[in-house]
Amino acid sequence: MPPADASHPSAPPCHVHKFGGSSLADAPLYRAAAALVDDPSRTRVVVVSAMQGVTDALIALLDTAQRGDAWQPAFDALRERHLVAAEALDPDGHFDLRARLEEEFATLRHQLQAIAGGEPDAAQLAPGLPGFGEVFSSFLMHAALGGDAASWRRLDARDVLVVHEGEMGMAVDWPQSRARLAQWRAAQGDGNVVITGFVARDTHGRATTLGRNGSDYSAAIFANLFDAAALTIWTDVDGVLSADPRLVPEAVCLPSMSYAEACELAYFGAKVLHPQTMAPVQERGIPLWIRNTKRPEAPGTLIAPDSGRDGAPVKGLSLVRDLAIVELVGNGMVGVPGAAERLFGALRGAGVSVTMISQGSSEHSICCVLRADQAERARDAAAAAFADAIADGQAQGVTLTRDIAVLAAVGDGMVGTPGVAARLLGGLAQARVNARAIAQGAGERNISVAIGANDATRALRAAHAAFWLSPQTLSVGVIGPGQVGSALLVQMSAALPQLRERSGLDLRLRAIANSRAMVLDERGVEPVDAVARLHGGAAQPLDLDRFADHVRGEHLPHALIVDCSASPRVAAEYPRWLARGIHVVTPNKQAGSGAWDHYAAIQDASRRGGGRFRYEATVGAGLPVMLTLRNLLDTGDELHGIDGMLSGTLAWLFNRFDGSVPFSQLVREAQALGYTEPDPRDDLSGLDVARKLVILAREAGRALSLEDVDVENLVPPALRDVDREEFLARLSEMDEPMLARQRDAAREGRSLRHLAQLDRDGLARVGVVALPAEHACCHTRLTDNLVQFRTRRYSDNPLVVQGPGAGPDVTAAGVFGDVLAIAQSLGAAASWSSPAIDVRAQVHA
Ligand SMILES: NC(=O)C1=CN([C@@H]2O[C@H](COP(=O)(O)OP(=O)(O)OC[C@H]3O[C@@H](n4cnc5c(N)ncnc54)[C@H](OP(=O)(O)O)[C@@H]3O)[C@@H](O)[C@H]2O)C=CC1
Ligand SMILES: N[C@@H](CC=O)C(=O)O
Repeated sequence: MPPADASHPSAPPCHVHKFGGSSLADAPLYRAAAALVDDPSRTRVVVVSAMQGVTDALIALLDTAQRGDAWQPAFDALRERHLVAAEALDPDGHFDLRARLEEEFATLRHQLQAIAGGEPDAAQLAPGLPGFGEVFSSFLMHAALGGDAASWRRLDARDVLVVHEGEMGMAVDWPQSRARLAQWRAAQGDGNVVITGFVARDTHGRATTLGRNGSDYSAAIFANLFDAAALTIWTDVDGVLSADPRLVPEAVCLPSMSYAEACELAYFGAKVLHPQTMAPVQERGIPLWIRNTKRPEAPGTLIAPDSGRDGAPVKGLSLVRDLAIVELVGNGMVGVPGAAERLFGALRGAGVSVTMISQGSSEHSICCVLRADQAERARDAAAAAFADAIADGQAQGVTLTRDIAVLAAVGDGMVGTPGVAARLLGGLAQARVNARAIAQGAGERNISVAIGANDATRALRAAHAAFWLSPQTLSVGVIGPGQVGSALLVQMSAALPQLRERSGLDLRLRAIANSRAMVLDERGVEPVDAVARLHGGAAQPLDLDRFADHVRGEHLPHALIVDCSASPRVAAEYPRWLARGIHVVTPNKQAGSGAWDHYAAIQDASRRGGGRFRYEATVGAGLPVMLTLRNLLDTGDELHGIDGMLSGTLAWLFNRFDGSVPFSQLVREAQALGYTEPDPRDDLSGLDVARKLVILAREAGRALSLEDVDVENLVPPALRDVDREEFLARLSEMDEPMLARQRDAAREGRSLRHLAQLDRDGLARVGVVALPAEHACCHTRLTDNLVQFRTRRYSDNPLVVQGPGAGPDVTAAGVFGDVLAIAQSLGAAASWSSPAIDVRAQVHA
């Protein structure tokens, strides 16, 4: 490119704005666009595309005319559409807009007639014909901006811009174009200008266009020719996104990127500017903004010489699909000069373009990734080129692997930053995506990974999560927003913002379910709204498979289900979830104390699938009972026995029960306070405590099952098999026997307490005991659990864990603690992370 033209040294630097067709669909949008450039402090140049859909309509018109079919109806519709816009923009005819458009439409009509009639030289009109839309559009925009009276002039780019066909598309004849523009400016004087995008004139003086998306290219060319201070391309998205938002809901708008990054991403299929468009602004270092006409308040993306090191190594991710791998394998190629030349010469000869190349230092094979529709041609050309070597056994042959995609990570910050490839490939590994071939040039700005086409979306999402999300981002589903579940949601709502800010823990509640319904929300459910949403229109019938699929997702690094039900049906799903890598946290005792096979399946699935299973709250609610036991055992201690009070409900009942109020009334109170199990008979029968004892025993490595526990059942036989409602209605039938028991104990100066015991030989029993007043269990309060661990180290004096052992808040805190323990174990954030770590999905306007 030649140096800048100095014909207007004194002209103030101007700002070039370009509006695409989606920003110019009708008259109101022209007005809105005009308002966006209303900055009298600067000289402005506005480059316009055609109204939305007009270029396609013109191409169709041209086709129709070339075929000799009736083109007039479509022509009339196009004319009418523009005249309607003209009427709205120039109702009083101040700008003579209608007449000017009619003049242009008359020219278009003549050209179509000539083409349809097969007139001599008519073929020369075809290349320029699709550019009429920009010509019409420039008149409309000129009027919207206030026309000549507001010192706006209109420039038809065909009068100044000269281009010719180059190897990479239309190339600008810079000296001619610069000279013509200088002439035009000398005649018109400096000021604001509206310019037709897309159109130009070829070196023979014929109207032509710059090819698809040529308006962006026009804008960049005029930014260069005007030596602009800035170029803004106004479009219908917020800017350049980190990945395709249709595939990655978490995609974020990038605040800035370098020209090189934008070019790399464009090459790999991201919807940013074509590399050809970048060249004219890059050559002069003109900052280029991508902004959204529909959300002008959004800052947009700045593409500039240096994107500014914001600490993020990767700026964007891109996918190229419909590819194949052709691989040449040959032991005899090792160290032989010219093998690569022969292969790529053959591909060139076959007209095949190579997307990615990978060769290991062993030189044993050369792997090329290329377009699927060229794959067979490429394979045959390579096989032919190496036919002799294959026949001699020096080369083993050429293989073709179809259904390939390439994922590319791009960023200037990758240069010299260790660990980028590790994070990319680690993300893919976590999503179980196999990398077929990998390429990174010494420029270090791009790492490309060839993967199976079926894995493409999963790979893109996993890679995006690896770079843009905290490694401690969890997709969370909560089942059972009852007493405990609701308390958990309240606690999450209060704690999540802080956790996110201070520790990078990003827990996203994305699914909620009760026994009948579920809500699955890609964007997340506000914890405080969760219960209400289960009763709203978005709720759907419960389906645990779909629930798990949704929570697992693919675009968030980790998934976790919190089961706050007491349901065996839900607990039965744990092995499948854990095997899929979904972590499970629960206060539900069904799994920990259920059939041994199920318990073993859970441990096995967790080991194989990587999902972690935590159930601290099943024993002692929020107390660190399991944690204490695990610590004792992990540090080499040996468990001799466990005893104490393991039921908050029964502790509370016997703390309160002195015969002054009926036992049944206290049970109802305990239920209302959220201490009891959903069916209080689970507490009164001793089953709940037996479950806890089994859970503890198993944690200590003993294969105890519920049948092995000697359990005293306080529920009268007549109430054991009735349904829950009837049991609650007949609860007072417990009063008399319980009062008699209380009086017997009191007569001996004793108090009733519910105790659990697991001894050294594995004997386990659960039941009510009358204890002397000095016994430690008689000095507890409210729902206190008291758990005594007798171990080799704590043999004379047991280690005691004591405190409230029931209630929604303390239980939810225990559950939440487990969730955080898992989140914290998922790895701290790397020293660098992408700037969008706190930004939720940004939406396409
Ligand atoms: N309360 C406490 O102090 C402690 C409780 N726990 C345990 O916490 C769990 C919850 O107790 P709590 O909150 O009191 O119980 P609740 O009865 O108040 O809540 C249970 C929740 O689970 C849901 N649910 C039941 N069955 C299913 C199913 N098949 N599928 C999906 N959801 C289901 C219920 O939905 P719906 O409303 O539709 O029935 C409800 O939302 C229990 O396992 C309990 O043992 C553990 C330690 C202490
Ligand atoms: N109902 C249970 C709740 C905790 O597991 C109890 O009372 O202990």
